[in-house]
Amino acid sequence: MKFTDNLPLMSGLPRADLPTDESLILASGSPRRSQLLKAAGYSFTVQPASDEAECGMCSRETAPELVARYAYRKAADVASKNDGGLILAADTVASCYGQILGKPHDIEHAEAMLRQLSGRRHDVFSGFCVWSVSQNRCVVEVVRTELQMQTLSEEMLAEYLDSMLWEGKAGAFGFQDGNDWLEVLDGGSETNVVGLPMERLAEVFRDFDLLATEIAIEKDGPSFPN
Ligand SMILES: Cc1cn([C@H]2C[C@H](O)[C@@H](COP(=O)(O)OP(=O)(O)OP(=O)(O)O)O2)c(=O)[nH]c1=O
Repeated sequence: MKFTDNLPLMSGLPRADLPTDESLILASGSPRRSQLLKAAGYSFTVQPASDEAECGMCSRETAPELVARYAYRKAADVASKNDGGLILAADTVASCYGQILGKPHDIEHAEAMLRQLSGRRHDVFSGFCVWSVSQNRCVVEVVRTELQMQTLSEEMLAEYLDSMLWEGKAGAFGFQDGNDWLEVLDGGSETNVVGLPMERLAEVFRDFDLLATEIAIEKDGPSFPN
């Protein structure tokens, strides 16, 4: 099998008008998130959050809690550096039997994750945060997509690890990298697996006024909404 990092479904992605007259800033260095936004027709600039925004894992935290918190922290980091702007940040992890799988540190870590996911149902959670700097209000949401990975043969596993396409991808796999090794179950969002749930994002842009909550700024910066 040939593996290539090609995003599927690049046409017909939903797009909504932005909820404020601020320019859209993507607070993410993920090439997939940029590709998805571009494909949907959004104009935006890219300002990745600093690495410190993605730290401080809490052992009791669930996958949805973690991605919500990281998305918020990434948005807060970029918001603190801009006088205006509609900031969009996100975070994606895989989760299998309660274990959270983030980006692999090295090839051994990637192999261990792929062996864990092989032949199993699992979830991918993407949290995203839309933050209006001028209104000092934001929305944080999490979307779950359930997946089934086929049982990977030793050849497939070796070939994928060799391709290095697992680098920088949660769970050490790219939904977009293979033809049929992953199946999205129950009509879940494919763009959510790749890092940004485009369908829900358009709804949040549309309903921002109803959904957004005030950002509480404390001494040490914005506190995470419960
Ligand atoms: C599960 C899965 C994840 N991914 C990617 C999306 C994200 O880029 C990455 C998860 O890491 P994230 O920490 O969510 O994002 P990032 O480090 O790439 O970028 P930033 O923190 O600046 O926003 O995994 C895929 O490309 N395909 C997949 O199938």
